[in-house]
Amino acid sequence: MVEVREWTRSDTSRYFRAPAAEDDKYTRGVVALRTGSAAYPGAAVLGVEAAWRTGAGFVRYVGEERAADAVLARRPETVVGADAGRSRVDAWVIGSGTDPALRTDAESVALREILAGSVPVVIDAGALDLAPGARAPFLITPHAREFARLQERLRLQPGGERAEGARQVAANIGGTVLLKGARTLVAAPDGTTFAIEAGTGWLATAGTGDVLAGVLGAVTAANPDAPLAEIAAAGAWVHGHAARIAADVTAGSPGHPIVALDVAAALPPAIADVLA
Ligand SMILES: NC(=O)C1=CN([C@@H]2O[C@H](COP(=O)(O)OP(=O)(O)OC[C@H]3O[C@@H](n4cnc5c(N)ncnc54)[C@H](O)[C@@H]3O)[C@@H](O)[C@H]2O)[C@@H](O)CC1
Ligand SMILES: Nc1ncnc2c1ncn2[C@@H]1O[C@H](COP(=O)(O)OP(=O)(O)O)[C@@H](O)[C@H]1O
Repeated sequence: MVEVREWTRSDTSRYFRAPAAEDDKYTRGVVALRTGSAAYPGAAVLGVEAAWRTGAGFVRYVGEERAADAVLARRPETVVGADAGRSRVDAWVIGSGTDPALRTDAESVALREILAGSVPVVIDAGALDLAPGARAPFLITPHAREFARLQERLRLQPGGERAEGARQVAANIGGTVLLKGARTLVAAPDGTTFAIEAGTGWLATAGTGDVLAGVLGAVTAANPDAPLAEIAAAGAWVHGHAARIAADVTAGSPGHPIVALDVAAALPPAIADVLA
């Protein structure tokens, strides 16, 4: 039986701080996202919005024109352009809103270049197949079906206990695994395993995973020296807390439906709560 530690609000508070007088937009963390596609431009918007709302000082976006236009329409603060990789970047987010079957060779080359670098990478959805072999420090964020596909690719036995499966994959690929669900599990390659309870089923709605990827990019960029498993757990905790706030979940009420952008909008009060 795998030892799993429950991640708490006070654990989370170690990864958030209010900016001080000596901070500037760069010291607060620069997140670059290479996400979204013509098929899923919305995922790009959701990740960018979440990175800003988690407190990034600077957010860059690289992607197809349709997605880039949608990002700018929602967040003109974002710096858009293909040269993001040649500017300062503290964390990358790749793959959300993309389909590996539709990926061009040029896109695969660009993603592999990011994964061969030294900047930490959050690998989501359509880029998960590129995680094995990455040299950059990385964190993968599969849901149950994506996780089963990855186990098959790695010739590991799918099914079985989730925590054991997450640890096996983390050890096999040499990166941190965040396995999404009502109870999200985070496993580091050394076997350290955390659990984070979402606390509300209203979070199970399209696009909330894209929001999570943006949150994780911002927390990674702001905490350059922290272990990725702890960053992942802190990000997942704040994401779940934002969902509880957005859905008005209280001890006496199960709350109400929310959409992914509601979760992003509730990130600032969730972080204020963590800082209090
Ligand atoms: N607004 C947007 O642009 C959105 C874009 N999205 C993107 O859409 C692409 C495809 O993502 P999908 O997750 O739909 O595709 P997948 O092909 O990975 O999974 C969908 C299928 O898997 C099954 N499944 C089994 N367990 C599941 C689980 N725990 N969670 C989800 N599905 C499960 C579903 O029944 C469904 O048939 C990704 O690139 C994703 O980032 C989605 O995030 C939705 C919102
Ligand atoms: N039953 C549930 N209760 C609470 N949270 C859930 C539940 N199912 C999924 N989630 C959370 O919702 C999010 C869904 O992410 P994902 O499956 O990637 O969706 P999408 O691809 O549409 O963005 C994850 O953060 C996951 O942990």
